[in-house]
Amino acid sequence: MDPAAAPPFLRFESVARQFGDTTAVAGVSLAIDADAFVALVGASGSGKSTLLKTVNRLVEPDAGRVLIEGRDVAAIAPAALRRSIGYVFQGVGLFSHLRVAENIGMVPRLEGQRLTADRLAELLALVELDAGLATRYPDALSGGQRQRVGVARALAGNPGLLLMDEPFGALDPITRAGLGERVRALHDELGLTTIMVTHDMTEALLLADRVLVMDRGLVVADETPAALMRGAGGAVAQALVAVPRAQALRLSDRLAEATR
Ligand SMILES: Nc1ncnc2c1ncn2[C@@H]1O[C@H](COP(=O)(O)OP(=O)(O)OP(=O)(O)O)[C@@H](O)[C@H]1O
Repeated sequence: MDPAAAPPFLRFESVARQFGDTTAVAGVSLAIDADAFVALVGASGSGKSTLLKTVNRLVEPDAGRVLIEGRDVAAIAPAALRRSIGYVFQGVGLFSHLRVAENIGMVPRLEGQRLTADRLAELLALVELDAGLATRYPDALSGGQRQRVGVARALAGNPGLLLMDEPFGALDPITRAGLGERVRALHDELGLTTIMVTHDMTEALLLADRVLVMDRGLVVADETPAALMRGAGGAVAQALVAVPRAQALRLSDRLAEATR
């Protein structure tokens, strides 16, 4: 490697984590460039969430390290690290006793800053939420609206890195597709680096630039969506691609029939 080259935006170096007898992550090394949108897919229990959480230190590795712009996250205080990284997860974790505006303002408040009305309006607009919802409590929102508030909250601190753990898992398909596209557009508009854990290979193929497939704690495929569609990545990856591929072919046949 050219010693003068800048380090990759994010680097995992032989990251491993055990829980009792379970090996959740078995030694993962990879580099992620700034501006990449990476999907992390794989069967339940393959280690996706554990690997993601080593980035913001919700999980500490037993071995290896995670570097952001060359800096070991273990050397950054967890609270400061988490304020600098957007994190969205299934179920959102909004505070039910706080209004939408206060929930979104949590991160700036931890920094000793107030969320201005202009910034609140901007964040709500980014996630395409009506400004009138700002004074509502989370219980008075739909699941999709709550998830949008979660995204707005994750973006409130102006993070460069956005971590998403099954962010759309509990949503109906139409809301899910719409929010996925919005997040991809936000990623591009704001110049984010995004890592999204998802069970859904279709979502990964449609939204990401790069798809990492995990199996039993290891990354077993690292491919672009186009390469996966062409058959790359090995057996585990192709087993995950088989379902959306077959559906796409059937749908295109149906479309051809319908328009014949
Ligand atoms: N805090 C924990 N304590 C004990 N075991 C854990 C803990 N967190 C994860 N594990 C175990 O580690 C393995 C990997 O879990 P992880 O949540 O990373 O997988 P995943 O691929 O994200 O799964 P899912 O898609 O179901 O969320 C699983 O066997 C899980 O039970």
